[in-house]
Amino acid sequence: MAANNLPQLPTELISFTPECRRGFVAIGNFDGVHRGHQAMMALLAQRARELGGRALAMTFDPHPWELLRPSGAPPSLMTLEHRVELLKRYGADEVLVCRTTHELLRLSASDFFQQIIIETLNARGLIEGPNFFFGREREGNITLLKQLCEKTGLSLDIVPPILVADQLVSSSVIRSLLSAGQMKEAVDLLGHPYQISGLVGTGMQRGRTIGFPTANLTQCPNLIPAHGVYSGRVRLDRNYPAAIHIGPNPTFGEQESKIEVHILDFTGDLYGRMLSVDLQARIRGVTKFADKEALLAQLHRDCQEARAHFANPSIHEG
Ligand SMILES: Cc1cc2nc3c(=O)[nH]c(=O)nc-3n(C[C@H](O)[C@H](O)[C@H](O)COP(=O)(O)O)c2cc1C
Ligand SMILES: Nc1ncnc2c1ncn2[C@@H]1O[C@H](COP(=O)(O)OP(=O)(O)O)[C@@H](O)[C@H]1O
Repeated sequence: MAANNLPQLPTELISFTPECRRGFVAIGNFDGVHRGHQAMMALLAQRARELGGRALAMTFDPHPWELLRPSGAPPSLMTLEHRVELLKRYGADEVLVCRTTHELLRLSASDFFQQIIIETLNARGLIEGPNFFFGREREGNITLLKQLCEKTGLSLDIVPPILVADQLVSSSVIRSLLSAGQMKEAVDLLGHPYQISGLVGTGMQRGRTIGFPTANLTQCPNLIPAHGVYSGRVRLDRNYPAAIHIGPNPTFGEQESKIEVHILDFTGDLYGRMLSVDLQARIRGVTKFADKEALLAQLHRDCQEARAHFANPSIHEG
């Protein structure tokens, strides 16, 4: 990605090139790239195709919350790399990443519109969700955006709210579901598996001795779902089914919480590698088993279930 420091801009705008001008733009944090965001990307791509110009998703990094309330910011649902990958998968030609600075957050709504949307992007039209806010202290709303677009001749599409089983799809609802271990419900709202990633570190080296080696994920930057055992998949040379344990190992008297990934049908050294795991559904809670044999019998059942979920395509995309 090439950095473009435009002299008049209170931010760095990554991957912006002159070809991005006169395009259609959707602006947002897009945390999770959930079904609501996906509907925005689909309409963005459609407008760009119909009327010409590029389909641009503009997003912010870090999340403005991290600057505005560093200690109270909720954990994010994905890494920036994954967010960019998914925004492109669902329709954006280009993702412009705005480096969030205090200077950017201090811009009034009309200055944000003028400096970024008009002068820098020279946008033809905008695509937004129904609760879009912009400018300092979120002072600009959809009503103001409509007025500004009418005055400057930009088209504006507001994508209607997306509901799944009567539930409004939003990043905060998805965070709550994940924190409660309601993985299947979260995946239904996301429209894709929930991905966690981290560096593979060393554990007690016990897994291999019981026939279930587990890659232990460390330094996971995003929201960790509730303790429990989950089914998922891991992409290495191909996709593998996986059974994931999040929580302590009470059977062995250990209280420290870990993220352990047992990859089915795989052998190999993963220490020191970055590993991404797509979580699909929750199988059960963490249990203190009477002995190793009882744990092993359950691990075999967990793996059977993980295999069945892996083979069921409807569970991958919610
Ligand atoms: C699918 C799966 C489910 C697990 N469930 C439990 C559990 O319910 N209770 C428990 O004490 N440990 C559970 N474990 C963790 C094992 O105890 C742990 O993987 C083993 O002790 C190896 O630890 P190590 O990676 O530090 O060597 C589970 C592990 C896996 C892979
Ligand atoms: N199928 C597999 N799933 C997960 N890790 C595996 C697998 N096969 C080999 N490994 C390797 O074994 C390591 C895990 O073995 P384990 O005995 O549980 O050690 P540790 O306690 O250090 O995690 C992983 O980090 C990885 O390098």
